[in-house]
Amino acid sequence: MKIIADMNIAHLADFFNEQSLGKPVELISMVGREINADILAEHEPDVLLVRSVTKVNDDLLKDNHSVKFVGTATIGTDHVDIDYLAKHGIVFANASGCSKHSVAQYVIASIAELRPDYFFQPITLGIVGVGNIGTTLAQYAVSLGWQVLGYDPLKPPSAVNNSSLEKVLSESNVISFHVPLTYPEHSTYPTHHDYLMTSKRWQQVSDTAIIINTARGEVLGRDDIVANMNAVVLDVFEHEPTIDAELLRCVSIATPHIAGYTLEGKLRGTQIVYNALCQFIHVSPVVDFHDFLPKEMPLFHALHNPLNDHERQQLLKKMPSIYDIRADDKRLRAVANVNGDIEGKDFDNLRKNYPLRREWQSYIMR
Ligand SMILES: NC(=O)C1=CN([C@@H]2O[C@H](COP(=O)(O)OP(=O)(O)OC[C@H]3O[C@@H](n4cnc5c(N)ncnc54)[C@H](O)[C@@H]3O)[C@@H](O)[C@H]2O)C=CC1
Ligand SMILES: O=C(O)C(=O)[C@H](O)COP(=O)(O)O
Repeated sequence: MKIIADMNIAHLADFFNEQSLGKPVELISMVGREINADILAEHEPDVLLVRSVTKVNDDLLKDNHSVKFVGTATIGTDHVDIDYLAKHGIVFANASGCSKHSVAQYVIASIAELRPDYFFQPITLGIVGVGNIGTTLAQYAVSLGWQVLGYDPLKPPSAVNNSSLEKVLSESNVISFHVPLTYPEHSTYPTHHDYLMTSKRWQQVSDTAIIINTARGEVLGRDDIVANMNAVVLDVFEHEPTIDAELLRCVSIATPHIAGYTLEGKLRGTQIVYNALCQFIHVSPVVDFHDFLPKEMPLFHALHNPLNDHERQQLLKKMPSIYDIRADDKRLRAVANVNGDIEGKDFDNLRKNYPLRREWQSYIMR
């Protein structure tokens, strides 16, 4: 079996080898942005494994007849033309939910950095998109004693999917976006900023609200962010991987699309795609990502619900050693060029060499 894969997929060779797949494997790993139609023509792989930077569409696949399985070790699928794959009988898998804790924790860390006082107040957290990440974030928020206003028109009403968009925008102290990037061709509720968070909708947001976007850059318009007064946290950018100087200046915390980059988040991504490939080729999975985690750190200790005051203090105090989000922001700003812009190669380089952090459930009560 010949596999072409993005070299940034965690533990690639540990998951995709002869022993783990029960047949001879040729694994060709390369830079995700360099996987193109010529590469496919040269190698004729059976399997294509990508992350979010490889566009998997008609341009890539129209002259190819070898690829039978495409896996993306990411949650987001906006880089993949899923309809095209289905139409051409190519099996597809994404890594749904793999980094839901990592992203939710990034959001909590960013609030702790900007407004530590919010850890001791019954603030309102607005969540746009109450799927895997939104729901996980809502659980953390409830643990912190916060009120949650969630908006998700594609899900039935629930304790967290409990609000109109207008109410989320006008009544929240913090608004966090957790929607997929969609356009009218694919969704009745498209999320590109021309449709969901339009310039008009920004006017409903209080100037004091913090806006957080870890979803996709195009969900918030670059010009709206610059034109409004809000404190904004961005892990994703409209013109990613480049960021212009003016936008960077307007953003309170800026990070290079690493909200999901924990060891656990990345390994779970690989595991889910590996399991899907095993299912496709009818072999039982034999690799378990837990084998690659440092043994002394247990995962998923339950948060007390709600945290008591001492636990909140502890969490806040330990936050910089658990996840120092400001350090990520500084590393990004440090690579700005003479004009103050971040160039794509530097953005990508920070991601490639990101010092993987740990999910922090296990740290909290220590
Ligand atoms: N920055 C990062 O490192 C990461 C970013 N992501 C992004 O986060 C997104 C969300 O991830 P999950 O929560 O795991 O996905 P999910 O699919 O579990 O949840 C997304 C939710 O958004 C809702 N939704 C869709 N259109 C909407 C609209 N117009 N208004 C409100 N809600 C809407 C859906 O009904 C769904 O419940 C991914 O699609 C991906 O783009 C995911 C992982 C890491
Ligand atoms: O899972 C997603 O969706 C993401 O946004 C990924 O964490 C992005 O990581 P890369 O695929 O770009 O490495």
